[in-house]
Amino acid sequence: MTTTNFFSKIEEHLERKLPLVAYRKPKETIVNCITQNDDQLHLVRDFTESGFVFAPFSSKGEVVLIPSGDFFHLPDFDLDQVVFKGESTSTVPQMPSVKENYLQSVRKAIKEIDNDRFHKVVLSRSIEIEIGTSPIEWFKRLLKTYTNAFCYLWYHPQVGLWLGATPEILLSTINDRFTTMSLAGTQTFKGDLNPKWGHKEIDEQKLVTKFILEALKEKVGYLEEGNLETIKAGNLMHLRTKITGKLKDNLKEVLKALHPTPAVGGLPKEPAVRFIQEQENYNREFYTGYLGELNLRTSRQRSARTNNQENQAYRCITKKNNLFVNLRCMQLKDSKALIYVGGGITKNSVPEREWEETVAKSKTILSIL
Ligand SMILES: C=C(O[C@H]1C=CC=C(C(=O)O)[C@@H]1O)C(=O)O
Repeated sequence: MTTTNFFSKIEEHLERKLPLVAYRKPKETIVNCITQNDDQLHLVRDFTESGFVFAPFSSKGEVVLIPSGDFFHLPDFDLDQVVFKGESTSTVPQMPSVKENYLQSVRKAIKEIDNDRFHKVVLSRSIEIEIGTSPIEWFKRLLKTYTNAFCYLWYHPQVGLWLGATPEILLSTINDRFTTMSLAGTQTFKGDLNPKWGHKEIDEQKLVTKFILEALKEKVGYLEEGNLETIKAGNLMHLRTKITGKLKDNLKEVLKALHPTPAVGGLPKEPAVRFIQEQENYNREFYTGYLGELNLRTSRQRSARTNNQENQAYRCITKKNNLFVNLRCMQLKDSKALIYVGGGITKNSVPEREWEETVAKSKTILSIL
């Protein structure tokens, strides 16, 4: 399929108001697309379904599925075709009350942490800008700018139109082997790929790692904690620990234990999520939810030598999940973009710095508009 045909097919589908998802996995060149030919809302019941899932932040919300039926892909998207200087032309309206409200919520969160209500909470906000609609152009720009991220464009007429470029894996599996990660702690990239980290960021990320290990230890076959690394995501740097292990055929249970991790909710989970609902003056919907490939099967022809040295072919079926946390994303509503940004608050947080962190995070999306 040519690039022109691939994107025309997506455009035509959007014009007909039919569900679709187009996405590219981190460090890959293949851009995938799954389409649905009616506007039915498919929901995930027990995570044995196959397709592309879109789950909200609230663990009580419905998880939407685009079933894996109509699948096509662009094998090698040529990024040079996207003519884009990487400079934003859109501006965010500056309203002092927005900043003051955020600072007040952060101060309140620190007070609750001092009172032992929870240890960490992730506070967020949404930024609304008037931009018109060119979702396919923005998707191409995400693909060009964030080659290490999971980039997507997702649409369902009953849910909305979302785009994003997330650096965070929630759960990735190949048969019974899984990888997840603890990603937290943020600073802007200033040219050094190995910058110094403060106590606040180190402690914040440690809390996430500890939570994941605790949440999974009784539910999986074995569990291994990787090294603490610094990673670059767009103009930002984060701390990351990879965690690997073996599933026991219990995907639903594992996802329930993980989501929302303290990288997007807080710790302990319940009081932190309650505080988020009390404090944030908007509904996160699918921001800080998760999305990606669910139970996709790939089959490969392999040759095997039998006892009498005869070459025989057999098929090798692999089952994969590739689920990502929905960060650095926006929702398009009419001619408006709603950009979502947040950050982890701990006892060592400095409110002004937390605000700056959300401003820096907003640039991931703002830079492509
Ligand atoms: C909640 C967000 O980021 C999370 C993921 C990485 C680092 C984070 C932090 O440093 O606070 C957040 O936990 C967001 O980008 O909106």
